[in-house]
Amino acid sequence: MGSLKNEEEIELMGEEWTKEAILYVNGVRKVLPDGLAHLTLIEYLRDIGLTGTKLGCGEGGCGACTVMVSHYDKKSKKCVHYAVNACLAPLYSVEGMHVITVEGVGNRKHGLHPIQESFARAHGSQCGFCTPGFIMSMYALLRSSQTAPTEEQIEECLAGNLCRCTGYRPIVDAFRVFSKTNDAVYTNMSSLSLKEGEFVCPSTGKPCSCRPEIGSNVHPCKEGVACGRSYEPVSYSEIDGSTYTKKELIFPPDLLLRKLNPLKLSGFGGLKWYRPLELQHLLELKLKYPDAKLLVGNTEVGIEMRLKRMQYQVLISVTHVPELNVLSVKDDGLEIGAAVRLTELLKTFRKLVNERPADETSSCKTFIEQLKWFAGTQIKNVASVGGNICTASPISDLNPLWMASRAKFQIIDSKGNIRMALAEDFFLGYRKVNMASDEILLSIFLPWTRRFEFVKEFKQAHRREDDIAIVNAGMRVYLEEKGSRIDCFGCVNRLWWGCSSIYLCIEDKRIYHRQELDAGAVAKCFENLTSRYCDQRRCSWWDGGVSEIFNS
Ligand SMILES: NC(=O)c1ccc[n+]([C@@H]2O[C@H](COP(=O)([O-])OP(=O)(O)OC[C@H]3O[C@@H](n4cnc5c(N)ncnc54)[C@H](O)[C@@H]3O)[C@@H](O)[C@H]2O)c1
Ligand SMILES: O=c1[nH]c(=O)c2nc[nH]c2[nH]1
Repeated sequence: MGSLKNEEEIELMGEEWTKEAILYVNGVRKVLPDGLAHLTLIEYLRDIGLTGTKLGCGEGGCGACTVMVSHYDKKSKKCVHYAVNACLAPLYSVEGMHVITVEGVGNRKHGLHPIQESFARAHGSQCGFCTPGFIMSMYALLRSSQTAPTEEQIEECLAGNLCRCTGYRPIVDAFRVFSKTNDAVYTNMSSLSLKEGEFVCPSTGKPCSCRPEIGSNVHPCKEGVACGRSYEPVSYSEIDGSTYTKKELIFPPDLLLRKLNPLKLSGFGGLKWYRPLELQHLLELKLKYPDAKLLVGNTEVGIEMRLKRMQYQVLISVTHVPELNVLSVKDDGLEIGAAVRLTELLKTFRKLVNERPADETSSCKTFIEQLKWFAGTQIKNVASVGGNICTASPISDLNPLWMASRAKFQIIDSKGNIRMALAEDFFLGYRKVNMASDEILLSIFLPWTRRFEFVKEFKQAHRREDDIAIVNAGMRVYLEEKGSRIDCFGCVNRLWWGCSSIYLCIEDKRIYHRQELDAGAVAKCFENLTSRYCDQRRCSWWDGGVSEIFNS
């Protein structure tokens, strides 16, 4: 009976699945035993005594659990560093990577890291619960930047960190020390338009009217009076890193040389965890386990499992499958692998907007704008394009944009057959998509916009950043000689998806004659649409009917 293979052997065919998992934490090599697939990274870190990383909301919204993850990217041949929420990252998702926690950055015994020192001096910490998360977000930004970041980049990197006592001003002030400075303030006084009686205050570095008394070398600002300050301003120049005696942790050379292996691990309650490295093996697994849950960032599944108590028996992490990670610029558009992370997508869009003719990138611009409000940096660093599409959540910020942009989805079944679906035909209802259980989303094709075609986003939420939309929309205007066309897709809570039609399509509605067209006119048109949309929402949620708004 030697030729008969048991289930386990069949599963192992073709690929050398292994249970050998390792991880570096703050420069120390850790072997991860089998049986921990149910654990998140934060649970593991705190279990091994690294309690600096805090568990706040547990759903990627507050940033108290932020750590930095580094891995070697074979494509770019570089180490990449990024902030992640340890509360959502499954432990095995960081296999073969280096995790740096706040303990690995600096401490009072070995010296505070300049980021920590500046934070303390600027009074950025009160209860201290959120502090490690802020430090790690800033640390990840600095480690991943080739040049000093701009103030805008610093604020962007902190969008996923919440503080409930200090307020953000001292925190931003503390981190501004590390940003690009306007040298003119210090070197070229004449470039400052100083009013009479004003000069550059040595304490604040800004124009002010305070001056030391003649014969006194105590500057009034130092005493906290002249600039209306009630505390001694931070003397940034004192933060020169000289008290930091610890060596900055490098990327472990061991990981540079290490060959990645496909993983087959397990967890509590019989949970199976796979990390295939090839598409073929992913498809085989999907054939064997049609109900298996695919994972990329785990920012949705993690919440389902922990907060909604949903149980999955088989999890397949698809982060390392090359076909799902393509980002390929074609003549007619951009091909985006389903596992491409949103930060990566954002970078690509920014590059394309600079390089390609403006006519072609209206969709790219609108995605850039919407991604600003999508989530904090930690989430965008791990959340995938495909994960957002396949969740098919009615509040998705991006799905209305895929529809408005005429995107097409490439779907592959477990036998390798590929089909295309238009984004607008893919979403069937509340968290329902046009995909069979043996199918997965392979990639997304985003066509370039045509001349006289404009795509625009809309999102209304309780707060601007990092919040779920109450109303969202993706709109497209295409201006033609014979008559212009507006298509609008979106949702209003669940109601939108509960409607028989999930989109509004107003054909042949003339908005402007072509000869009247200019960018301002189109912008005005969008502005009208969105402001009327908001007004309607304020008067009555839905009763008026969105179609009425557009038909009026
Ligand atoms: N937690 C937050 O703060 C936050 C904020 C914004 C967005 N999000 C989430 O980001 C998610 C996207 O990122 P993610 O990568 O973390 O999702 P994920 O790993 O949690 O997967 C989400 C869903 O998509 C499915 N999926 C993923 N890739 C697939 C593929 N190629 N084919 C078929 N199904 C696939 C998964 O099985 C799962 O059902 C969105 O769903 C959204 O809800 C979370
Ligand atoms: O598209 C999305 N946008 C969001 O802000 C969000 N939050 C959770 N899940 C989300 N999905």
